[in-house]
Amino acid sequence: MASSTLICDTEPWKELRAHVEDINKTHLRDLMNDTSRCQSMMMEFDGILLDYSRQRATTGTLNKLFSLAEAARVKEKINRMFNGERINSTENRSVLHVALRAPRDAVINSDGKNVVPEVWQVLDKIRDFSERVRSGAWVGATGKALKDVVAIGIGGSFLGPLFVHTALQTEAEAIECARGRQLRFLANVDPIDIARNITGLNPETTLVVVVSKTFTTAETMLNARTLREWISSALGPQAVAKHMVAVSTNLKLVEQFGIDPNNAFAFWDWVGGRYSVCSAVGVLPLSLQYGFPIVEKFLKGASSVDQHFYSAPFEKNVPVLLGLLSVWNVSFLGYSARAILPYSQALEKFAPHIQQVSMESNGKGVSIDGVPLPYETGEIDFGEPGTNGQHSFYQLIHQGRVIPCDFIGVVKSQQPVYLKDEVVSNHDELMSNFFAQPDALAYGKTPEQLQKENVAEHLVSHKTFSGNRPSLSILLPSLNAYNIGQIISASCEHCVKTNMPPLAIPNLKLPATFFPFVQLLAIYEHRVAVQGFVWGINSFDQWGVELGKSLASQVRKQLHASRKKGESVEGFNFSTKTLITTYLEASADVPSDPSTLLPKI
Ligand SMILES: O=P(O)(O)OC[C@H]1O[C@](O)(CO)[C@@H](O)[C@@H]1O
Repeated sequence: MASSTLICDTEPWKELRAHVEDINKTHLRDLMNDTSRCQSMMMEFDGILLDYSRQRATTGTLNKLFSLAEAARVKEKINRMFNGERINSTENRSVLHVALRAPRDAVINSDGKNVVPEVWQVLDKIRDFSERVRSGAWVGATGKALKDVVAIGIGGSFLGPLFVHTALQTEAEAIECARGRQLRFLANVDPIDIARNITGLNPETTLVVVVSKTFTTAETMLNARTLREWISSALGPQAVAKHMVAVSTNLKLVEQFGIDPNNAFAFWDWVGGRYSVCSAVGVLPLSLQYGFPIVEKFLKGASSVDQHFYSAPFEKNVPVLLGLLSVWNVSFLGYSARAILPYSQALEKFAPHIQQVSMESNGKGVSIDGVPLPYETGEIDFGEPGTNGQHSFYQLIHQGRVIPCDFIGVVKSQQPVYLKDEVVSNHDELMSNFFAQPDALAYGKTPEQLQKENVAEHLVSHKTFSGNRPSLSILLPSLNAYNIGQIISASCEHCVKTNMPPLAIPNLKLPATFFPFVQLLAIYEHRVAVQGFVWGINSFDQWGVELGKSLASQVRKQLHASRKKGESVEGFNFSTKTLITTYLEASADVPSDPSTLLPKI
């Protein structure tokens, strides 16, 4: 175990600790009165507007955070990541998800070898395969075209692709491209999830994509064997070759499973599971559903953020700013949670995806050198689309615990609705909430205000809102393919009309169109990395998920022995033994050795 300096022992950390006292003397209400401060805390990137003026921070706080980033050598760590160094030291791997979305002619090395050509080889193979399936050139065992896809995978092999699919589902161009096709995701090993996923599907017209980096994940492999049975019992075992393909880094196990290696789509150990949506993990199922050209736009969107993250100065670097502010909230202000609140139903799967990206990456107890940390890392991420969350957990956020909130809004709805007798369009109604909530949290409501409103004395304390609750707002231009030039010039016109100096727009060469929700995804990926870089941890391993897996395997053996050989439950503590015994006794009427049983739905 090495003993390198922990970030909490550095001067910038100590200065920030002392600075908390200054911040505690100021209410957000007062900070918000300082227009030039607010203006300096708004920035634009690719038509995405970021407003972090409702953070409990001053420009002085930001400067101290930049010094902290310097002490943590964040820039050097970003460079090491982009240079393909093995920064995931506990697994001896480089961390190169940025190579998955790099342009064809880019050069990104891992172990002295440019990995971009390999990436594009797989992308070209996906383009070709998905076009053949979509055009009906590739047919199933009975000669029928495959119009439905079930993607089996869990964790990083599921959440990112599900997020992108959900975001695209109601987008005009994507709707057209997906007409007549279905994409479903089977993740949970719960047989109910299998039943729900195969309901209404015909094996003759279904393609199953098994997605697993390791090809050993228990849940995924049992689900894969179950759908293999579903196909072969309906169409014969030879049908598997036409109806099942795989995405994995472990091509040997793919072949052993019975999937033709020609129908396997590779990725590499330098892609972490939770960072794999831009590999074949996401690109294959999404290309089958929407066509490769749509997915290519999505890769370009992520790539634009990678360039920005790599090259923009920290003061104008969106993931860096967001990451540093999160460190400020967690490590100095003591806020242990973060709410992710998209005001768009299309982004409903964003919080679950970021939950894995953030909590699996930064929920660590030791430094990258194995030194136990005297400070907490990571935060508890959760979220729901507004306004659903408002009618659920916002009460706690307004008057209970302080939880920094990320409000994410969209300028143009994918599905505009306007009823002629209504005051505003449906999207404006939604966005009224998006604009109102951050101020409600920041300003609150004082007893004096309530008294002026003649609120009954006994209710004043109940109706008081302390305010001073931090949030940030991210406004995306749309969730559609859009023209960046138009968006940028529109915002500049606004600056002229309102007499505001134009916001800084990074000088990047950008493709004409792509999807801003993908940029959001890449921004959060890099934000999480910045937090981990500052805390001095390894954000790219996940040893914490292992213990539960090995204990589950002991239980699995016991269930088998008890059901098949009547063995009593041994080797567990009193509580677990009692629970397992009760479960076995109460389910004894379920046949212990039935012939294959598939859902009857
Ligand atoms: O793609 P695989 O190897 O099946 O793993 C699935 C998931 O399991 C984990 O290893 C742990 O839950 C995740 O990091 C990963 O995304």
